[in-house]
Amino acid sequence: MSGTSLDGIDVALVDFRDQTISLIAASETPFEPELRSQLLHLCQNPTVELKQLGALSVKLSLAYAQAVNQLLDHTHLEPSDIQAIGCHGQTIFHQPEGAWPFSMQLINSSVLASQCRITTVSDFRSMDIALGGQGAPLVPPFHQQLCAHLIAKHPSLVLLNIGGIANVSILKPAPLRGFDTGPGNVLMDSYLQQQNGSLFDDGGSVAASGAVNSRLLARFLSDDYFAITGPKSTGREYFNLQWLNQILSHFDPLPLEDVLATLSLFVAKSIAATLQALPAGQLLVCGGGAKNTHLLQNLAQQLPKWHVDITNQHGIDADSMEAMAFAWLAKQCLERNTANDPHVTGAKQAEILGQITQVHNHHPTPKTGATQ
Ligand SMILES: Nc1ncnc2c1ncn2[C@@H]1O[C@H](COP(=O)(O)OP(=O)(O)OP(=O)(O)O)[C@@H](O)[C@H]1O
Ligand SMILES: CC(=O)N[C@H]1[C@@H]2OC[C@@H](O2)[C@@H](O)[C@@H]1O[C@H](C)C(=O)O
Repeated sequence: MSGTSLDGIDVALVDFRDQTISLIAASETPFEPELRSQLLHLCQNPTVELKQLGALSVKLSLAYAQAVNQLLDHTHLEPSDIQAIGCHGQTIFHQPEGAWPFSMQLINSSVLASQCRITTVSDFRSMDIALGGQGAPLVPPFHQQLCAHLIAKHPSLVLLNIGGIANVSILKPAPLRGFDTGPGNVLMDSYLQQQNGSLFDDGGSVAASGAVNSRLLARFLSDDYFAITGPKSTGREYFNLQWLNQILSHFDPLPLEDVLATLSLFVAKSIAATLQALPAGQLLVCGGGAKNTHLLQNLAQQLPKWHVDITNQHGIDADSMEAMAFAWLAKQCLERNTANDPHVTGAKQAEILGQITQVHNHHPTPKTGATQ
């Protein structure tokens, strides 16, 4: 998995035997700075040259392959021990609505499959979009299986991923729902990078040292995206530096700390607003934003009656959740099971998701699944 934050590649080695979902090993490999800046440039300039697009998909896929092969080395496993790689690819443009809906994840699955000698499943979003869905989020049915044992314990059970974009899976009350609540870290990361070159606000300490500007906060929250009820999804194409700077241009210059403090509360409020109609229950947080202490404090304050925990407190690695989900999605594809939930994405029907790329002499045995 490599997500909208563009921070790097998460690999999870997952065992699905005996009806369980067990994380055997995981790794996080930061992108080389040059690859990261090329990917970021592509996301920000979707009219890029075809030659660059093709070359970058190969370069990225070689980085994916290296990350997988390193994890196999560490775990002393052979390609033949692995049933499949499920690889999301890098979202470079997500446009699930309009005349020509599509979501493009950069990957050259042949490069990845041939470099690893492992069957690779990719392109998980296109079928859902072809059926009128958002193509995202895809993780809710996986969250439902992974957290089945927790569902009976609470009046509400919600999983929250705070990556570049934040998304929720409402596992209880039924039916299963899920959508992107709006920006997660993307605006805080981008603004900080623009202002002082840091990649992210470690622990949320910069935001914690600032003062919230309530007029700016109200302006952020007035964006039309927050009035839409699900199914809905969003991305960097919409919530980006341009969006933020356009709003800031209507304000007198503010200290960096105050902008960060206001963005942090904005993210917390935009998430909490989507849960207000539910009975108070358990909120489980995963994704890199789970390490932002200040953001989590804001969130807990917005949801005073809820138990807000990080998934690790319930035995689920917050950093590997999305990568595990793509192992599960690959398994669903290979077993010819449907994987999207029409209640979540808005697709006309549930379907089999993903494209399979096979290599000669690789006979998948139903042992383990690896993903990135
Ligand atoms: N120690 C930390 N303190 C604060 N924030 C952190 C910390 N570590 C990671 N983050 C945030 O988490 C982000 C990465 O999160 P994650 O890897 O879950 O995102 P992603 O998977 O790329 O995004 P998405 O889920 O939208 O696809 C970083 O860009 C940063 O903003
Ligand atoms: C288009 C796209 O890449 N969407 C991502 C993004 O990152 C978080 C959020 O926005 C989520 O909707 C989705 O990823 C997860 C893995 C999903 O599909 O469930």
